[in-house]
Amino acid sequence: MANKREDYISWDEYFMGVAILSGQRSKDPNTQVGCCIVSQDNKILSMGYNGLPTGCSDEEFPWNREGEDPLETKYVYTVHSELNAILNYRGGSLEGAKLYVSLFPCNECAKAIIQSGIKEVIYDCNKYKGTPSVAASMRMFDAAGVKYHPYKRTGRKIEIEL
Ligand SMILES: Nc1nc(=O)n([C@H]2C[C@H](O)[C@@H](COP(=O)(O)O)O2)cc1CO
Ligand SMILES: [Zn+2]
Repeated sequence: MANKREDYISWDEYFMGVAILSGQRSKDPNTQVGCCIVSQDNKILSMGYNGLPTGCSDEEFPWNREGEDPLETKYVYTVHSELNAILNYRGGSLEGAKLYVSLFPCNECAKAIIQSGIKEVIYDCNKYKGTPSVAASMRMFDAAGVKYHPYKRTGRKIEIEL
């Protein structure tokens, strides 16, 4: 009798992998973020990446980080991966869900995460640690009882030929 395959990916590797793969759809030249929302019983409910709202052309809107005119920067237009994943969900309630994201959520997404009933955030990178945005997210998560912890990288490399 054959034994079970042993080198399958873990739930955490699976969901963070899906989040990171989703981020590969991003047109942002500087930071690509991906997100995967999962039910308490490990079913994928939604995914998202950072990008422009529907109808706003990736070719016509700016991708600049800086500029005298804020209207010529990406910041006023982009939808963050976490908010996109929340808004992409068409199935009803996200109460009790877990959110995997490749970058720690900003304060605006933290509000949406809390208000949608998500109870756990697993993040990979936290390159904006120490900024007011991240501090505000942590304060709100703590107050609202949303758990957050870093994803523990396993070092597993997965090559996919597409
Ligand atoms: N958690 C996040 N999710 C996101 O989707 N983003 C998006 C917004 C921008 O498109 C990009 C950040 O651009 P930059 O400032 O690193 O060049 O990533 C940013 C953060 C950070 O708070
Ligand atoms: Zn955000």
